[in-house]
Amino acid sequence: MLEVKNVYKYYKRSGKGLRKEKLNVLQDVSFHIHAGECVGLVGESGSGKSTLGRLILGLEKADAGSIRMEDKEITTWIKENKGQMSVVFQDYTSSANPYYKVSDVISELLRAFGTTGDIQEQVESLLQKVGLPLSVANKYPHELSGGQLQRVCIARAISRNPRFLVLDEAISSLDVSTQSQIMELLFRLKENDNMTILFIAHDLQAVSHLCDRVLFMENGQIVEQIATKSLSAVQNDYAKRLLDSVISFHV
Ligand SMILES: Nc1ncnc2c1ncn2[C@@H]1O[C@H](COP(=O)(O)OP(=O)(O)OP(=O)(O)O)[C@@H](O)[C@H]1O
Repeated sequence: MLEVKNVYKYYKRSGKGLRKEKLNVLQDVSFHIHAGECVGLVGESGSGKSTLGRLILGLEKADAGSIRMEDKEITTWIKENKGQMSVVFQDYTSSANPYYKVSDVISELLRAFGTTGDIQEQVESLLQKVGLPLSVANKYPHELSGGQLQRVCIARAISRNPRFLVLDEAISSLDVSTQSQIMELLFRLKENDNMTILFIAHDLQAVSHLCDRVLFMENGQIVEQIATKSLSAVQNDYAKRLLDSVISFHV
């Protein structure tokens, strides 16, 4: 479904004096994601995960290489498949308009894309799907807990039944028990709705719970790709270190 091939991305940042330095954020990144697959992208902070996510979402352009979805250049695919790709970011507080009621937040995309049918009914069914009581529909974002608000953001992201969902650190700001509830929700979406998911996270344990395959990113490069069930057989030293840190933490 998604094919990322030899992608490079750099930014310019202030160097010594007035000179700008080139910061190579992504270097020769290649991988694919099959339809219905859930792929985790893990790596230390600053390794380039979110940058790659933004390129896939068409929010920024790669400096070299290609990103194609169903054999079309990604921005063309996004234009031709409006609402079929969706994203949930880490920062749920700034993702929801504070002046909107929850029902308006959830129905934002439905209204923007001129969805027909009873919007109220669709909001209720989305609330049910993400495990929230119907009573939250009339509340404002600040009246909800972090976990509830992230569910609202997920409900909005899935409102148009996207085929491809990017979750960028979507559970990182939540406490452990809320994280596991959201993980269960994502697991259900993956199993029942057959969504194709790119799950960007620090948390290798969450990734191994949800994803079929894991990509390890170090300094802008994919250093290892492996099926989750074979995680213990990773070869790359960086991937081993990330894996060891999880195992030793939980021993
Ligand atoms: N718009 C930008 N301009 C300049 N540098 C940037 C920009 N966006 C990201 N960077 C730099 O690119 C590098 C990779 O950042 P990115 O956010 O993609 O990493 P990450 O792996 O997602 O990190 P984290 O897990 O902390 O979110 C970092 O050094 C960051 O400072």
